[in-house]
Amino acid sequence: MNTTETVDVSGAPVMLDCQNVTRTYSEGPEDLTVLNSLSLQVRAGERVAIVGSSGSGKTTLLNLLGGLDSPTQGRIVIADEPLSGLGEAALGRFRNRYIGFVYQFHHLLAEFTALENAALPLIIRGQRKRDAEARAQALLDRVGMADRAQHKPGELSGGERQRVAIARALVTDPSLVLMDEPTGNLDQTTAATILALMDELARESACAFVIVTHDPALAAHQDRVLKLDGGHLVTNP
Ligand SMILES: Nc1ncnc2c1ncn2[C@@H]1O[C@H](COP(=O)(O)OP(=O)(O)OP(=O)(O)O)[C@@H](O)[C@H]1O
Repeated sequence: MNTTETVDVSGAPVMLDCQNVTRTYSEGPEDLTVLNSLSLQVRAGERVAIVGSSGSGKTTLLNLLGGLDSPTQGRIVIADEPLSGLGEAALGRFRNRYIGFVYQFHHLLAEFTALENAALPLIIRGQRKRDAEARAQALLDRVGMADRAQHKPGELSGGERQRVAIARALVTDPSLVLMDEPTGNLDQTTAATILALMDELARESACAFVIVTHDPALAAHQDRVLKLDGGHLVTNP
């Protein structure tokens, strides 16, 4: 697990630029400022782990970075596009084109096969089914799921489902991949396989990874570890 090759990304373009982002929830009896003027830059090919105690705002941050929620203040720019400038429909298209999501519980569609699930972002984008599935099959091959492509999520193990979710996240060749506990609920061997796969993918592609995790081993495996504490990101010692 400690064999990460450090890639020098210092000259790589900034894929994610988050400037002075504040998120205050105003729904309750008192305002709750979860993120307080937080800034973060992630370059192409760089993998950043975000750790922090329960309730520190990790999911809130991931939702903002994915354009699923808007900051109360501040600015988020992904691949040179400020998210605040996009309307609802344009934001949907932007997410589909530039961002890959891997959630802890996969969110695969139960009635679709692994191949159809992995191809879905390309189908949504309007690509022909044949082309979309050819690309999805290549990604499934990459994650070691070639011979499980015709199975539905209910017929797959947790680790296999997670690998399908990773294939689906990468099928569009995104600029930014957001992961929420990508190895959560997986046994050590499967988690190690997924880590090795992420290493390869980060080396090969120019995409930036932001990985939220409670797992110290997974965090230590990334290029940088930042801790969310008191609404700010601090470098984890
Ligand atoms: N929609 C909301 N309205 C009001 N408060 C919210 C909302 N969503 C989250 N919160 C609060 O914001 C804080 C941060 O929540 P968040 O889910 O981002 O934390 P987290 O770090 O992801 O936690 P965990 O590790 O337990 O998943 C919590 O105190 C939570 O109760």
